[in-house]
Amino acid sequence: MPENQNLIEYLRNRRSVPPAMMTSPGPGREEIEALLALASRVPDHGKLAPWRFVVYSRAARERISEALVQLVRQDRPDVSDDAVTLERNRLLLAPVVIGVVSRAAPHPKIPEWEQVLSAGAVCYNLLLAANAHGYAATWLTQWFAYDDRARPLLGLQSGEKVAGFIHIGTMETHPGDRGRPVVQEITSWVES
Ligand SMILES: Cc1cc2nc3c(=O)[nH]c(=O)nc-3n(C[C@H](O)[C@H](O)[C@H](O)COP(=O)(O)O)c2cc1C
Repeated sequence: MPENQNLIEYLRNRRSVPPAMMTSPGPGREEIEALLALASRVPDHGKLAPWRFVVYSRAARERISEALVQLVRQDRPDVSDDAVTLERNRLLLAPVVIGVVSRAAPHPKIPEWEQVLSAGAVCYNLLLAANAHGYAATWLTQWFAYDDRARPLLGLQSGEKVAGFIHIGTMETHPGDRGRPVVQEITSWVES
């Protein structure tokens, strides 16, 4: 494979953009399908494809958000209006939100852990695919990914888990960089 300086530069500078720093447009249906085709080209031990996508339309996200707000009100009857607004907007700030769902399950040969890792690779690859198409993207889960009451709202089936919600749109504000680990501090060289 030839050296690719553009790709190196991209990897050196890539950055997630929080949904609050995004605006329209996001990708349309055809482009989303192209992004998902790119995203699904990940290492996958046993070729199980132990993951799937859920694309939430704006209308679906409005419906889900209202139901999530009801859960918040149930848990925190004295919740402030500002907090409700924040909850209501969690899935509505980005033009496009795609759920990556892990279907990892016990398998005679392929450890479940490796299936989970493959779902993580899909999430990251979807970020890269969105960037390659010129969009900003970020990988979030948020509390409702782990709330059993939210599972049916999000379209999860028994045994499935949210690997991430990938929020995609057009960058409005650049978030600047964030601290990065010092590679030397987290690397051991086993020499003999
Ligand atoms: C599995 C996973 C779940 C995440 N969930 C959240 C979240 O719920 N809320 C949040 O603020 N950040 C969350 N993040 C972190 C954001 O993706 C974060 O902004 C990102 O790590 C920025 O890094 P980058 O600029 O290198 O892409 C999550 C990250 C991962 C890997």
